[in-house]
Amino acid sequence: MTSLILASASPRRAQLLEQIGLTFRVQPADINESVLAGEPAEHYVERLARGKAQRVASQNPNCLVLGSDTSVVLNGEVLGKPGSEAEAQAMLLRLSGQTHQVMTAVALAQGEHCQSSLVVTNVRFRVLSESEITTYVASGEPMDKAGGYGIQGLGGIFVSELKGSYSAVVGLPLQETAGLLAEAGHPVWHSWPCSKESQI
Ligand SMILES: Cc1cn([C@H]2C[C@H](O)[C@@H](COP(=O)(O)OP(=O)(O)OP(=O)(O)O)O2)c(=O)[nH]c1=O
Repeated sequence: MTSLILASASPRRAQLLEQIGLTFRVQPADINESVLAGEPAEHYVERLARGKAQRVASQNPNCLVLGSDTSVVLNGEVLGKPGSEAEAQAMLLRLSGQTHQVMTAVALAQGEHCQSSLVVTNVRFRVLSESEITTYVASGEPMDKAGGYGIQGLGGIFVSELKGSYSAVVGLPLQETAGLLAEAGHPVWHSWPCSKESQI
């Protein structure tokens, strides 16, 4: 089977791929992540996922390459990873008591070909106090995460409702990823052992 590369520096994405039994190597993609003037969030997220996959595919023409992007979107505005603790504090204050969208796109590239899928999940935060936001920011958890929180970590206690894909919020929508891989002739169950029972 064609070898698989994950074009990402995100440890969460690697963990999610490992969770479904895939064998792959990691080669992060270095691309410009600026939002274009007037660009809709959906377009931005899918463009970045495709850009990451295509950059690494161009360097590895015989491999399948997965790229992904996750952004938090509040009232149409893209909130990326906070650049400072003050920015993280301000982002979390804006998310407090509100519903936002987590948009994650996954792209699979090989040679010149690229297929992608966008997943939008609605996440509601309960009202957060300024002091708990300060304590949370001091934990360091928000700094490498879109919107300044991690649902899989301490940030999970802020979430009062979720409609959509949990794995997409963490960084990689597993159902859509498996679907793209199957279409490309790389079904995930090929790498599964006969019995996974003993490992769960
Ligand atoms: C909302 C949310 C995001 N995140 C993470 C997933 C992504 O790693 C990160 C969003 O930034 P991305 O730019 O999508 O990814 P990245 O810079 O970490 O890695 P790469 O571009 O090399 O693939 O935020 C969580 O871990 N938990 C969450 O609840």
